[in-house]
Amino acid sequence: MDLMIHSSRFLLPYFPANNGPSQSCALVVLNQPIPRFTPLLWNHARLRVCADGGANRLYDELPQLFPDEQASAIRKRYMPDVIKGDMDSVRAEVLEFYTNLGTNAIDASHDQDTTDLHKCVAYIRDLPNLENHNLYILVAGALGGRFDHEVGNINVLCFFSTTRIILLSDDCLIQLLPSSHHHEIHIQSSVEGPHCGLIPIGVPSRSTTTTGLQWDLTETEMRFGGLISTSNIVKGERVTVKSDSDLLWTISIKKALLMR
Ligand SMILES: Nc1ncnc2c1ncn2[C@@H]1O[C@H](COP(=O)(O)OP(=O)(O)OP(=O)(O)O)[C@@H](O)[C@H]1O
Ligand SMILES: Cc1ncc(C[n+]2csc(CCO)c2C)c(N)n1
Repeated sequence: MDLMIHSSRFLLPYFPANNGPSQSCALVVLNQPIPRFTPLLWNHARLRVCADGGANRLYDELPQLFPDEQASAIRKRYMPDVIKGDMDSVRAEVLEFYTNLGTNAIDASHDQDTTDLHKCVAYIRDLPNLENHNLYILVAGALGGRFDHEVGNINVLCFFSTTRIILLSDDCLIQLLPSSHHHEIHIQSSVEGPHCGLIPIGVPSRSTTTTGLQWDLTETEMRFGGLISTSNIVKGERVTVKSDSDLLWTISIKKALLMR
């Protein structure tokens, strides 16, 4: 079985060069309080997309992260490439501001069966120019807030299970570890951990085996209503996971993380 390697290097202020294949990063900003490190993610991303009301957050909250600079200058510097969604939350003045700067606004209000995040991920995945093979999508503001939205955001991980998508809040990140691969997670201990969790999603796991955790699993069964691995702790720089079913990996983000 193939190995998939994961690393939260996008949380590091200086993205160290590696010798692996080049990766392309897209950022989606949701309609939730903007995580304090959003400027860092922004700089890593080659494409920046706001999901509907996410554009209001960018417009209203990003200037607050730069109190010494003029709000209008910050808004121009952090102009999204695309605003996509059903457009019932983005304010008219915000939409006008960004479209005047050159942002592409895509109204997908005809589809009331998928969320704005789903629409944005589908758009990014179908773009011809991003190196889709090595694409990863960072989602800012995906956790905290309304529980139906949070679950909808997690469902997007499951729907697009072959695309690397990382849900982020100020406090933690979540990503899917598909059962089609074995996983090696390189822990960036300056910015993440030690608290972590491994959670079966969709169906129980009959057998999960890990290394690198304080409470490792050894061909262990996990199911809701039985054992799931929450409040676990990463012990070193490397965690490995093998499972017969898809799992969510979550790890805490350190408060001391620099914002840009
Ligand atoms: N409270 C929240 N918690 C988590 N994610 C959220 C929350 N609010 C919005 N989002 C995310 O941001 C996206 C855009 O939000 P927006 O408010 O524009 O959506 P919406 O479709 O108008 O939501 P709704 O009509 O259900 O309130 C959503 O698709 C969702 O992914
Ligand atoms: C069974 C079912 N439940 C809820 C919705 C509502 N819904 C889900 S996604 C979405 C768009 C939000 O921007 C809306 C309105 C539906 N269509 N089908």
